Amino acid sequence: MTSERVAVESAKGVNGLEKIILRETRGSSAEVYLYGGHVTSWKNEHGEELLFVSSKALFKPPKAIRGGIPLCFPQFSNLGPLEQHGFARNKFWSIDTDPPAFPTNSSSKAHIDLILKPSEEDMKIWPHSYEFRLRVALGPGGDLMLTSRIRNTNSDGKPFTFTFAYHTYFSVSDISEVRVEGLETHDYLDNLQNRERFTEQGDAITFEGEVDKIYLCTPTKIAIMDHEKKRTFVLRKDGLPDAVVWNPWDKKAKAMADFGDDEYKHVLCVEAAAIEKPITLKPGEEWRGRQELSAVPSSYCSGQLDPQRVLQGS
Ligand SMILES: O=P(O)(O)OC[C@H]1O[C@H](O)[C@H](O)[C@@H](O)[C@@H]1O
Repeated sequence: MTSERVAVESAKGVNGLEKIILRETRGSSAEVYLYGGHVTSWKNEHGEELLFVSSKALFKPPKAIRGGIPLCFPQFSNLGPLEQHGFARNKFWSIDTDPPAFPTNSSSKAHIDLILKPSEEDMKIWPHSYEFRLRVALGPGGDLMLTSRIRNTNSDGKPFTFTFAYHTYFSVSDISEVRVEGLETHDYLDNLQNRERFTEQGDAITFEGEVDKIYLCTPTKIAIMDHEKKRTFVLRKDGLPDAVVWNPWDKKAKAMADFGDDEYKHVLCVEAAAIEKPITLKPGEEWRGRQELSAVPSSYCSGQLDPQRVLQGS
């Protein structure tokens, strides 16, 4: 059947890197590069791009792709001895042709299973054996669902510990028109102030300058409201208590070679994460972390949208 044939397609992406294209029958789509297991595109049924990828993104190993959804594993940021954000985002992943059964009975045909296992070289850097399985799926309404399953396959009986984030770059019309709901009153570690702990005040988060915060013990649902676009992103998460909010603003943007000087105006990173309490797995144990994104039209300016309903509704 035609719809089945086009639901999942393999293609060459930028610089000949292999990518998988997912398409839902109503027109939404997503793209995943095997390099990094990295989602680089998520479009709604009107073909509008919902993720930000820098016009200066390199698509050249070993640099991670600037934008989309990099996977931070086994280390978030520089919180440990490994390279910034760990190595999963700059490894070549494989297609997992025979993934173990998924408990979530998703009816979507538009999904792909990827797997990352360490090479002998990798084990010199992080001496652990693991299987990292990633499922990327598009729901019938265009929702983008990412499920990570990480298993300790060490044969030496040793546990391992990691931190993790889905480093999602949302495309926004104008950062100064964006507000984030669901994180207010929560504690955060401010990466711009030696990771000192503060409590967020106020109704919602708005943006007037650089921000780099790790919100702790956050709710399972966060809303990112783009007033100008009249669009609300809803991020739902499971197994990921923390949420990073990052925008480099003008000075840091200029300092990044793979990021346009003015692009900070059109992006906001909100990252479902497990950072404050690292995950420890014994051999044979598996951890699961899930992030589900949807984009819904909103008319916040005309008062039609009740943010509480967005956050509390199903
Ligand atoms: O430049 P990258 O290594 O991709 O990191 C980009 C950003 O990622 C996270 O959001 C961190 O909290 C930031 O401190 C960091 O600058």
